[in-house]
Amino acid sequence: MRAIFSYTFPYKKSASIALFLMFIELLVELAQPILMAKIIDDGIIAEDFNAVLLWGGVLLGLSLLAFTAGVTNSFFAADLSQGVGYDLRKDLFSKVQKFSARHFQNITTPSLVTRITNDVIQIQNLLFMFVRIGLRAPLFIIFALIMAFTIDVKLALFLLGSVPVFLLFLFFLLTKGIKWFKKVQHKLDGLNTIIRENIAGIRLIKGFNRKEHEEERFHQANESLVLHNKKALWLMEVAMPVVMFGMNIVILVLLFVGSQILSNAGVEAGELVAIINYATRILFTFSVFTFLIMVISRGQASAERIADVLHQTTDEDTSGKAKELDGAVRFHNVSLQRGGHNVLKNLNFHALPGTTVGIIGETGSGKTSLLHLIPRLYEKNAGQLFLDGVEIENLHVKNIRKQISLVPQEVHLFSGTVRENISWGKKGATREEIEGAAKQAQIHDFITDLPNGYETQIGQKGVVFSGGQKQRLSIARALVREPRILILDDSTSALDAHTEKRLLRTLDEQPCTVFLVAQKISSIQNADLILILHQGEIIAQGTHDELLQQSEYYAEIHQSQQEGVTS
Ligand SMILES: Nc1ncnc2c1ncn2[C@@H]1O[C@H](COP(=O)(O)OP(=O)(O)OP(=O)(O)O)[C@@H](O)[C@H]1O
Repeated sequence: MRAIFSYTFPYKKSASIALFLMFIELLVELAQPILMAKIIDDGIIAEDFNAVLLWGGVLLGLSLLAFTAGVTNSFFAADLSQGVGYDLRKDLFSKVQKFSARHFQNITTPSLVTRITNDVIQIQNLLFMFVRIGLRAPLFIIFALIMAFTIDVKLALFLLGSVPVFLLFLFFLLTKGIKWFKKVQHKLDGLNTIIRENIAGIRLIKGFNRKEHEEERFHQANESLVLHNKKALWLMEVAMPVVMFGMNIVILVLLFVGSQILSNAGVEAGELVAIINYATRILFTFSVFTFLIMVISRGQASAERIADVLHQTTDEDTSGKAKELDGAVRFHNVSLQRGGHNVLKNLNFHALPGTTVGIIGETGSGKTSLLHLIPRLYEKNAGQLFLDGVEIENLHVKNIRKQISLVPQEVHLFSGTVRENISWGKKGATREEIEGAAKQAQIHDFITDLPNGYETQIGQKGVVFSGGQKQRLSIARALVREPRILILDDSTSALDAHTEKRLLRTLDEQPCTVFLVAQKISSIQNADLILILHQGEIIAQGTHDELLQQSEYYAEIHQSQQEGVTS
């Protein structure tokens, strides 16, 4: 909660005004029983109509003042809570942008979405309620007790005695509430995961006729969320009648004791009414507390989940040397572990600037993992990785990523136009640069044939691209940056042989080091260096001709693929 509290600092003006206004409301609330006592004792009992008018007028005026203060307080409370919400979302979003694979293993994507949206809303509610009534409730109890003591010590002592019992009960509610609402937020994550998976895989679900299965999965997650929510709310709902019951007992005792004192001529009737009034209000404040406890428990649970994201250390935080790369990449005994498994073991190779490195290997052999080490999307566990002879840890992450273009295995296009999608690779790219990159990626002709050319909208509201078209568009996006290192993770798999050949020829002319993962040997046979990966190890490396001579494994794949072509 402390981390979240610091977010209120920029809004301290709004918070102070809101608290000041809340204080006015509190003072009026405290004065009301005294004024009522005046009306009864000095007005009604003394039969002085002018006193009734005077104190009644004061009561009305103060009530109007409290009303105005309340309305204005809401305005500033909203400014504070909305402002903090905006800043939290901004910082959470920016933090997530710096996340690497290990972070997404700790906190899942749907959970991150819930934290940036729903959890922030819980904090906003908490802050709003805090400056509206949160502080007013405990202050009212303290001041009302003081006022009660000024009226009659004996009766006030009865009232004071009941306070710790209520406080203990509220503390119990708070600890239970935090626990339960954390579970509720966790269940919300689970539901979001299923919704996300279903929307993304809707075609697969239809194709496999798994609609009922998915509906059942959703139903179970939905039911579990409702159940946990009900449990948490039930705890709060039970609290209210318990507090009301306790409150009525205390009032009964006060009335009984008060009537005894009154009959013994200890206090005036107005004073007894005033003290009962304070008691009723104090105890009513306790029932408000049960509602506040719900908001606080939820807010505390959400604050912990938000702080968990904000406190993650990211590699972007580390400093390092900025360097203009030539594109030399050297792996020296590099190993990588993922989920406790050795995914890459003792990799050694050297790629010279401007050369092409082809990578081949069966599925799961570690090709993607190797590629992700170069822009530091994964962090190696052992060995050394050099870019232009400098250990990667000594280079500035952001700076080197600017010079590396990665086309991932799963192509991702953003909503927007074709032009926007290509220029996404380079801020402020000119028309010539965008079209030049599209030509190199062999997609320019296809784009110009579209009704709106480069201004064509992509996605649900526009043209839906085929797998091969998407791959070429994302290669254009990578090329527009004029990278020093270009990484293509199986990015030509959906292209026809003719287009792939033309694309590979263009890539060969690029003045950068190219890493090219492929399934077909024909896609990489012209590479300057070919790496064969098998179960996380480089089992052979060299040029196509060298490997044909030296690696039985390579020769076998070559042979089988040749047969596939000729048969
Ligand atoms: N987050 C992870 N946690 C644990 N193991 C992982 C994780 N990601 C990948 N792996 C494992 O690492 C190994 C290498 O995966 P990688 O994606 O690098 O292989 P690949 O050669 O690119 O496979 P493909 O050709 O199918 O894309 C696999 O055995 C995979 O199960």
